[in-house]
Amino acid sequence: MTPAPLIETRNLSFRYGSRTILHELNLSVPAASIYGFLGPNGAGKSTTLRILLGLLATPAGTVRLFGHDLNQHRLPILSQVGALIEMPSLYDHLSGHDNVEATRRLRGLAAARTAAVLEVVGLSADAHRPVREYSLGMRQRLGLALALLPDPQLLILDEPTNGLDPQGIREMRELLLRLQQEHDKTILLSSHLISEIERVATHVGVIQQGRLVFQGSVSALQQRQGTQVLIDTDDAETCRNLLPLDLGTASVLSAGTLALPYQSREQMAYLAQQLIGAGQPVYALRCQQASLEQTFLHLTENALA
Ligand SMILES: Nc1ncnc2c1ncn2[C@@H]1O[C@H](COP(=O)(O)OP(=O)(O)OP(=O)(O)O)[C@@H](O)[C@H]1O
Repeated sequence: MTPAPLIETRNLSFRYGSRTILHELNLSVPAASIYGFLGPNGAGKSTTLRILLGLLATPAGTVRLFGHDLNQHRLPILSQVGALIEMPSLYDHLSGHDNVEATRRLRGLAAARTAAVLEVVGLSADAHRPVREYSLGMRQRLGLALALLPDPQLLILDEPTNGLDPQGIREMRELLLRLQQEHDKTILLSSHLISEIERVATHVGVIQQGRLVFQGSVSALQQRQGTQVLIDTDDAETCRNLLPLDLGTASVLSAGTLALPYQSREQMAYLAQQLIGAGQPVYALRCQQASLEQTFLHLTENALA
């Protein structure tokens, strides 16, 4: 039997005033997964995460965490969830250690937790430096240490790599993998960049204008787009407008490269014929497996149409 998802929403909708922000979302986050919740800015990621954390008023639809209805079992559920949803609020003049210690005492947790969470997030060596000397990546990891204090089963992180440099992104990625693999955490994290999560996520949900346009494993996302035909030409935008629609939806990859879903050899011959017939040069016509990035862009562009 497949274990119940750790997070499950059914027909989750949400409005701000008369504006519908979320449209009947059916999210399913498997236990022990790293679920990348992806979508362009304004798609509704933060709103969804806030609902899952009980921070926004009861929406339409149901939200179940650990198999229980969030509205009916709010406190026991939320005691099992650690979150990082904005820049963590830290005392800059205190050390990393003292920041964690202050929160630990406030929550009445065991003294050993402070050193334990600093170790997990890789800040033991810098624990006694004042936080004002920390890089953005270190601050994010300290925020994560605070979220880990009660040893929650589930972590909900809103754009944890936003604004980080490549090293900060790599450190956060390694930390998330460790948390999942060595500490058995389930992690739901949002991002607007697939490149930031493709190497950590086991599962992906793609949201566009409040609608879930894809949900499944990373490999299912990879396979979704399948093979593409790439055309090298002078002006990809002009070529796109010239192509008949029955050849499939073309996307402009760069000023001189156009991509279309591969259909058949005949499609490729027809493509070349159409473009050359319209006076456009065709420097190369090749097939390749679509990248995750292209699949993601294609999904969100199509949903906009
Ligand atoms: N307090 C609010 N009142 C009215 N509309 C809001 C409010 N907060 C967010 N919105 C709108 O809801 C939509 C979804 O916002 P949300 O922050 O959930 O998106 P997001 O996917 O997290 O994007 P971003 O990465 O830009 O934060 C946006 O159109 C936003 O303008």
